[in-house]
Amino acid sequence: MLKLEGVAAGYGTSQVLFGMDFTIGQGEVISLIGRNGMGKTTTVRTLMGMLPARSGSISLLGKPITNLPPYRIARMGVGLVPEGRRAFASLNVEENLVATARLAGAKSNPWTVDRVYSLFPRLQERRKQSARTLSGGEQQMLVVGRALLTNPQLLVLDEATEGLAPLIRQEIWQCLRVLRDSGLSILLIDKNLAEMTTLVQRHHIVEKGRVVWVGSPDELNGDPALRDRYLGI
Ligand SMILES: Nc1ncnc2c1ncn2[C@@H]1O[C@H](COP(=O)(O)OP(=O)(O)OP(=O)(O)O)[C@@H](O)[C@H]1O
Repeated sequence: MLKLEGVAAGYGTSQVLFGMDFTIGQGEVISLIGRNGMGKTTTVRTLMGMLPARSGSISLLGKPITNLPPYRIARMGVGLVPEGRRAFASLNVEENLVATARLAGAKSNPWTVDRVYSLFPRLQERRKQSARTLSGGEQQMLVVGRALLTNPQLLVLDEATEGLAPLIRQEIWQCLRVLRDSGLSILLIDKNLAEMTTLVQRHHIVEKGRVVWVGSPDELNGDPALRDRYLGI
């Protein structure tokens, strides 16, 4: 589904990624975890075409996407829920959803606004409300719904639950489980390891711009020294 090989990238003279390598199989949910500033968001920006890869290669469903413009990568099937909630504040809920909706060719059971409402009933209740009046959790549901309406093959969530109350986080996790069970591939960047345990197949620890450890949530849970060394917990 997605493959990064030896990807290097950075900002100006500062290099941040030093050979990022990982793959996501069809229908898999994987994570990038690690301390702040290790290059997780930079990896997302590079794979989305928002930051140039200086070397290495990225492919999606077997096709090279390295350094394609972001709109083409999005159209090829990558839906992004970026860091920081970015709903269109001046639009209401339904307008936000309709703004990015795109019918997915021959895909069976494509995402529609109604299907998003059945995943997030609160959004339906608030459909005429302007996005700026929503709670943080509702805004995040809106941004996830918007990404789904691009009918992605791969959903990328960068700190989607950051700053949300535990109960709302649980709701988002539950929705991600539903999406996983529907066969969607998901790349998660998050800090809530305990909550990711039943969602993620493989964790990837990122340290100084590369993946230094890959393993299952159980392996990570059973290795306090590893968590202490790379995650500081
Ligand atoms: N726009 C930018 N210009 C210059 N340097 C940047 C920029 N964005 C990020 N960096 C630097 O790149 C490094 C990696 O940042 P990145 O955001 O990828 O880390 P991260 O692992 O996602 O951590 P966090 O959880 O803090 O977002 C950091 O040292 C950061 O200061």
